[in-house]
Amino acid sequence: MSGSEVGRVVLSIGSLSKTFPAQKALDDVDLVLRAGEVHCLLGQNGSGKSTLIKILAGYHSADPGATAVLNGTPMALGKAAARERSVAFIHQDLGLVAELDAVDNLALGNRYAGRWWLSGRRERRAAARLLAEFDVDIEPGRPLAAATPGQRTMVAIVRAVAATCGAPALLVLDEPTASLPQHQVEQLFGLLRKLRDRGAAILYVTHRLREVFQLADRVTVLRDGRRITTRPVGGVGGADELVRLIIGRTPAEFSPPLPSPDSEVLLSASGVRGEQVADFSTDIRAGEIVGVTGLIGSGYDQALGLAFGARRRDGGEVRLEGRAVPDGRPDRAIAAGLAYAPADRKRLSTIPQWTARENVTLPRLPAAGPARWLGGRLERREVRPWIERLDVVPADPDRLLGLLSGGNQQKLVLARWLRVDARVLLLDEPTSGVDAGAKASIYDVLAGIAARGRAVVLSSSDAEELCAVCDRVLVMRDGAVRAELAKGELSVARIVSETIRDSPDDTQEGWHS
Ligand SMILES: Nc1ncnc2c1ncn2[C@@H]1O[C@H](COP(=O)(O)OP(=O)(O)OP(=O)(O)O)[C@@H](O)[C@H]1O
Repeated sequence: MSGSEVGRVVLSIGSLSKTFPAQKALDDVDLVLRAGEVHCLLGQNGSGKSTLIKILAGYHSADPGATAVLNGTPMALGKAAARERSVAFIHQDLGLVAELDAVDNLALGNRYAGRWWLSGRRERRAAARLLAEFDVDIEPGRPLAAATPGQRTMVAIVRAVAATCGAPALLVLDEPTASLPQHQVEQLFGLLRKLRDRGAAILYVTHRLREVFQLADRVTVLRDGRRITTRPVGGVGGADELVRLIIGRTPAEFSPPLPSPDSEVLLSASGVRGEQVADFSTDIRAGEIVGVTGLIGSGYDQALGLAFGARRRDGGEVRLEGRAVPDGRPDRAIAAGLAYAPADRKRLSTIPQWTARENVTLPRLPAAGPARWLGGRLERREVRPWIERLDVVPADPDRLLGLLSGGNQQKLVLARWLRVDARVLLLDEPTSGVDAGAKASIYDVLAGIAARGRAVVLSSSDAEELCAVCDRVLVMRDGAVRAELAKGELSVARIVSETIRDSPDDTQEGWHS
């Protein structure tokens, strides 16, 4: 890109507001995106980021009065950008087909977009050229099911770029790294930098503040639907200042838990196997917070579900305080004092048509009797402190869960399991999609649980999180625990290197559903 183009205004939005029936999600927001910049859009859960993107994508309409100019031409917000061939969106659901290879996935949606997609052979050549051009190291003819999550994200980006005939003016990404391990994040950043250097404006939504300093040129912070600031990353003092800008106050200090004493074993897993797990064996002691990590395909994201009995075990034994936890009987596991929150909380365990309070208090429903409305006042009293503690927006226990932002739904379903007083709490990716302020509160709650002599085991792909919160971390490779890092040995670099060590081939990782 020629120097003169850098900084050219690609998209300028003015006076953007969005009012939902009971909620103003965006309030008079201005935003200017320039050629050759990665622009991070930051804000707490519910601050309006997705709404802004959905308006750009044409999914929602804006309130009257908003203006938008794309590449010098005025456009109607809410419809036109979606059809603009120069704008590309990467949503969290990448919209790829696992059974098809990279070439066919690239062709999906592009087949009729440009003449060069018309013949099969030329399609293949064009696809291979595109993948090579963006350094996406993937075998074009293999089903994407065999690719890593990072490779799949990159295929989705290349596909979106192809739809703009290879030169997007604007690329919009909604939390693309939410489920990527660290080294694949680096590869993705390489691709994004390449697009930026070619002159694309990149609007990037993330809750991972480290990424802001690694990747962004400028940041815009939304709070309660209003734009709080837009500034160059160099003008932000550091992560602490960014958190202050995002949550509007200094976050409560999170003090890491004390190293666990040599206490009694609460949970003991030996030889647990099933799905991609060949041998999950560990002892978890009272007062501990233990992390489990690895690459997708290593089994780290299935181990806790198997231990709990939510996934079918092929063998092995789990004991809670000496008593066997039977396979496939979540009811017995819960009764014994084990609780488990799966990663895909929204899909697996929420009822969107029920209120926030009903979703949080769900595990106690049978005791409350069949008429769930009877418990309303009690439920509100119980749920309110959690709403405050985890900064759920809007702070209304009677709001239907399905109308809350994704992150706020996550917080509430997590609250459900934090509030049941389990002896051992098993959590898959507890803070995925959760904003920085609430993350600190969740860590605090976990530390409190451990301090009461309970234990927490969490699986996470976020090495920073593991360092911040865990007493020790188990690293899984090829279906078994291959390394155990004690508190003093925990660092992002160490976790990443243990995670990828001896990994036979990146492409062996399975499809992440
Ligand atoms: N369809 C809807 N109806 C009513 N309210 C909505 C709707 N969609 C979003 N909201 C509300 O608008 C506000 C902004 O939500 P939005 O999804 O934009 O937040 P976000 O910043 O993307 O949050 P997250 O980080 O959790 O994804 C929230 O308070 C949410 O409850």
